[in-house]
Amino acid sequence: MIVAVDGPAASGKGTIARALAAHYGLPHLDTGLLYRAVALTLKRAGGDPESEADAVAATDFPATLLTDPELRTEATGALASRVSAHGGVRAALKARQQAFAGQAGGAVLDGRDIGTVIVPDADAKLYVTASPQVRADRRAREMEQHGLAADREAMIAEIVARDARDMGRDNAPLMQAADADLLDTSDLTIAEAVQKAIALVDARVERHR
Ligand SMILES: Nc1ncnc2c1ncn2[C@@H]1O[C@H](COP(=O)(O)OP(=O)(O)OP(=O)(O)O)[C@@H](O)[C@H]1O
Ligand SMILES: Nc1ccn([C@@H]2O[C@H](COP(=O)(O)O)[C@@H](O)[C@H]2O)c(=O)n1
Repeated sequence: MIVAVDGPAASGKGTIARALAAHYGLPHLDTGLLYRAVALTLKRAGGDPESEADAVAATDFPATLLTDPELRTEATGALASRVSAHGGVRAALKARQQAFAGQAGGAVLDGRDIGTVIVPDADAKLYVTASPQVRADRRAREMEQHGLAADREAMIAEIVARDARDMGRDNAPLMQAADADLLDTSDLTIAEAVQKAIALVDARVERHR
């Protein structure tokens, strides 16, 4: 079974995707990490994020980079959102994601274009969202837990700007696939969101039987 989980930043899609993978015994790929790795490689090489050639050159990163803690910073996420707008970058990362999705038994992938571009024939698709205020709050709490100061107003502005870039780009913009189930987690605890996600996937698979 292939499950596609898409949605905006800090909506909870990674948390849900990991829980679905554990529940169904499937491998999980956080595809945002790939775009973050491109961003970090480009930054360390002194490249220009607006240059498609520089960004495409940065797609040739070593697998070991995927565990670098700098991938998880807000700055890397924001830079990832700029390099991911280049069609050449998306094309370079596509085969890797599709190979992961195509492994025997299936997989759970989360990102921005999993249900629309990477695996349009996925067995189940979720579009996970939450209000910008809730997402900024979650991000701020996450930072505080890591001992970092968090400015909630700045966080909301960053989330709104990231949404606009990810939803407004020409190449594979973030959008809900026509056949994806919407899951708004604004008023849900993690346990409630996971429970709903499992129910939606089960119902979708049951309908396909
Ligand atoms: N329903 C929820 N209620 C409260 N906190 C949540 C909920 N879902 C996720 N979180 C928390 O919000 C933060 C962001 O969640 P998560 O990393 O899953 O989002 P994401 O959409 O994968 O983010 P990104 O794509 O930007 O990496 C985490 O600290 C997570 O524990
Ligand atoms: N399938 C994807 C996944 C991510 N992106 C871009 O990367 C940025 C960082 O992603 P996170 O999920 O780690 O926050 C994101 O803002 C997108 O621009 C993408 O384009 N496609």
